[in-house]
Amino acid sequence: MVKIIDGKELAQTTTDNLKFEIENLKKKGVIPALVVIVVGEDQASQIYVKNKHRVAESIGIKSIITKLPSSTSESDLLALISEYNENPDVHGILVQLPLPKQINEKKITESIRPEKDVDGFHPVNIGRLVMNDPLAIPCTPMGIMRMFTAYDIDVEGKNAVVVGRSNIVGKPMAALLLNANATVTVTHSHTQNLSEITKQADILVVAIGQANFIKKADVKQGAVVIDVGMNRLDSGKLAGDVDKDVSDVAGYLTPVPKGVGPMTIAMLMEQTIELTKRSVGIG
Ligand SMILES: Nc1nc(=O)c2c([nH]1)NC[C@@H]1CN(c3ccc(C(=O)N[C@@H](CCC(=O)O)C(=O)O)cc3)C=[N+]21
Repeated sequence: MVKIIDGKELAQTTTDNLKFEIENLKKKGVIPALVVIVVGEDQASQIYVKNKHRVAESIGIKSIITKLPSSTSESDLLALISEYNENPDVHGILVQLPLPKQINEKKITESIRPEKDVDGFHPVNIGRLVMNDPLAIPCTPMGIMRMFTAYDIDVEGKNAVVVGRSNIVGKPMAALLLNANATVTVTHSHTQNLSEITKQADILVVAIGQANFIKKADVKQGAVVIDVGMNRLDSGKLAGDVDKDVSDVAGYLTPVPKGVGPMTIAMLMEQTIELTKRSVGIG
């Protein structure tokens, strides 16, 4: 029988445990603060931002949401980020992606100080991760690694296959798995015989944004299958990148919703605390 990895529960325990650290920081006069900048009215972004705000406030992180109109210019956004970069009371800065097309995402990502880059998207942070000397790590792959630990899933020496090569999930996921001594294969839209490769995976991480793309015929018996997909169907329901029939063969499976999503938020909180501690010279 497949074991379902309960991301929601694990996220809850993770954030609960942060409360003590936050109390300790507050005793020292430090209030961890996270700034989230949202440009425009993207529906999915609004939901995510609301969830994140609720979790932050519930554990005592100061959450500052700055909403800007979709017509905001790149230079105005850069000026705002620069202000938060300089503000010592702000420990983490996240600019919600995607951005409107008049704004260059690369330029924005590179403008956030690496020490405040809670998303771990800055080239310095990606570079440090690849060199196995991380500062801030992208939250989704970090949350997935945390799931492995929590469920006693050993990564060392395993065949890990990552489907998808985005800068925010696939590539950092591959780096983390490699740092944990897995044998890593990254596949993508140009990969030939994809199913032959995924069937070799002891650990399969799927992050492509296509509903129900991976089927049970693509999965080895007993494999750990991590579904990063969040596809909104016409029905309004949320579907992952992994078909439900995979539960017939997988050893472990993450659900959508209540799988990877809540862990992303939990890691965002944890990283905010880590960056806060670092900024005041603790830990
Ligand atoms: N700079 C930046 N950093 C991000 O981390 C980032 C971003 N931009 N842009 C958008 C995506 C999306 N994202 C989600 C994280 C958690 C849930 C989540 O908690 N989902 C719940 C609820 C889903 C639902 O019911 O809608 C779940 O999966 O159970 C959703 C979406 C972070 N993103």
